[in-house]
Amino acid sequence: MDAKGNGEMAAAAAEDVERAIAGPTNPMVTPLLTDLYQFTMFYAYWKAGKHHERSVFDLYFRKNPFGGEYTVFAGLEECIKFIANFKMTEDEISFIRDSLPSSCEDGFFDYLRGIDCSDVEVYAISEGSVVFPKVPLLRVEGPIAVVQLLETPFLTLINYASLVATNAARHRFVAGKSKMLLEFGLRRAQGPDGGIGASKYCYMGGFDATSNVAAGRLFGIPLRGTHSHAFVSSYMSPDEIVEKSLQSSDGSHTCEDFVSLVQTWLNKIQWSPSLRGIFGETNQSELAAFTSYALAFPNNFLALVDTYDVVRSGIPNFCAVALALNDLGYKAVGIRLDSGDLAYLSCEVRKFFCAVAKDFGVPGFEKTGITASNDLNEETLDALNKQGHEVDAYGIGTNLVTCFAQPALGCVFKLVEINNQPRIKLSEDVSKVSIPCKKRSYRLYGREGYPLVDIMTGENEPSPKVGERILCRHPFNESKRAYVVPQQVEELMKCYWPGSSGKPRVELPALKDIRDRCIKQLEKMRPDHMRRLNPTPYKVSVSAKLYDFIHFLWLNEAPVGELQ
Ligand SMILES: Nc1ncnc2c1ncn2[C@@H]1O[C@H](COP(=O)(O)OP(=O)(O)OP(=O)(O)O)[C@@H](O)[C@H]1O
Ligand SMILES: O=P(O)(O)OC[C@H]1O[C@H](OP(=O)(O)OP(=O)(O)O)[C@H](O)[C@@H]1O
Ligand SMILES: O=C(O)c1cccnc1
Ligand SMILES: [Mg+2]
Repeated sequence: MDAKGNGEMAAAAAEDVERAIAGPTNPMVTPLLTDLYQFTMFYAYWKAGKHHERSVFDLYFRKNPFGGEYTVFAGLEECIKFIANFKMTEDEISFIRDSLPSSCEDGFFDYLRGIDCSDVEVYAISEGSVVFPKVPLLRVEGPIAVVQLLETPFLTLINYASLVATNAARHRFVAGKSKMLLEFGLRRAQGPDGGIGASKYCYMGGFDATSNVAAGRLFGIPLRGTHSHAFVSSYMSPDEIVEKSLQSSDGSHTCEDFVSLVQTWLNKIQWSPSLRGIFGETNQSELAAFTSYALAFPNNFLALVDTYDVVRSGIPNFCAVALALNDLGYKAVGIRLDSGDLAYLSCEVRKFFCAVAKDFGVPGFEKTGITASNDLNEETLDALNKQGHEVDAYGIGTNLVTCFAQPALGCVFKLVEINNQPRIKLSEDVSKVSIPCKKRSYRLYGREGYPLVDIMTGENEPSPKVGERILCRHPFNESKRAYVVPQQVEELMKCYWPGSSGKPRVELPALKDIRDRCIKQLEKMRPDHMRRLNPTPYKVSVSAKLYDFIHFLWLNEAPVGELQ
């Protein structure tokens, strides 16, 4: 019989669960992925016997990116995976020993050997939530020295993730719900981690699929792709195609010469009533490439049509192949445009498809898919919408994944309490003054179901109640305040890592569920917060009690100047 008591068994079970959390996606995310000063401060804390002091840090940003008024919170799962597996190896410890001054005592390095995050608590807003400036995304509590080591990796895991997820959400907002959004950025991303991160967080922010195969495998993101110009220009003529037979979709018969069938259709299109005179000789190497691709993927035929001339070559060639496939019971997926005026060309292409559908009696052909790519961003999507277009799907790379419009989100990690004493960081710039105390935050919803305001309170204040009026104050501007009678109250931070507190831990959701939450939350926002031009700022506030305390502490900490 096992001699362990119930408590011990529960503790062991809890430990097993914690151990079961896999490490971060990127193996470079180790305890050394931090700034040197976190280790020098650690040593100084240790030397002073202060390293155990219980601290509370808030992770938050000060301004929404891309000139917008909302941000999508992303990167939490990777943070939890990091701390769940936080342990320094002998190699890492000896590297730190070599990197610190030789005067550092041996006992410190022995101490490092024992550290982990079992005494750290992390409270966080759910990943994929819409979030706003100043409201803590994470509250991290624990021994000050260890928690400080987490500052840099947490920021590096959250800043880009949230930035690119927000960028994706903004592209989705402009493109509209019905369009297919494909992330094509791997080749242009800031290195492999940037590429993998972009694929994960663009999906979270509302993209439908990625071209990044590794991301598909790691995260189960749907994979999509077309083909490149190189594939088209690699062919010289249809004579190159040796294996010309194609079995019909239902397996009932085989077309022995698919290449000739395509040629026959090209002639028919050329002389059809609606298309006569639109094009003459099309490019034969392009026709060969399309035919060959269709033979390889009769069920997934999608052709890049802009290598030579979209209207005079790419589209007629595509239609010839698509109609030949149609004879055999296959339905072509569509085309991709990668240059030129995408609004104009997409409309011309649609007209061509409609003419084919009508002239040859192929119902549904007019709906053949049109994908557009080439340096797209929010502005070009917006311009296309204004001009009118026929694009069904967008492939977006460079501007999306590099976050070209704004390269960084300024999340920070600030001490708000130590040994139960609230701390404040002052600044000449009011927006940089930190909000002290261990806090709780709530989202208050109004009568129409929209979120009205986020409010931070002291940790022990009673929570706002549905139907009860509460005063919401701007944290720093005395004249800005409002009463709110919430119709719904949502507490924002949940316990994602209980440390030794014994609190229940919220499970990490699947990426698809985080994405669903994100899409749902974005849809729930009042439209004026979401618009691209001069959006209305969402209100972020503090309770009256917290307001008074912030200003009391501010006066206490700020030295009084002396005029001479
Ligand atoms: N209708 C449109 N309105 C606004 N912007 C557009 C429209 N169509 C395309 N664009 C954008 O205009 C830019 C055109 O790119 P660029 O001037 O390099 O020409 P291109 O079409 O790529 O030519 P090529 O590839 O043949 O050199 C791209 O950023 C594209 O997204
Ligand atoms: O334009 P982005 O938004 O970055 O999207 C990805 C681009 O990458 C591919 O070609 P690539 O740019 O490598 O070559 P190309 O410009 O000559 O087509 C593709 O054809 C897209 O144009
Ligand atoms: O599949 C595509 O069409 C693709 C993939 C990556 C970059 N550009 C295009
Ligand atoms: Mg390009």
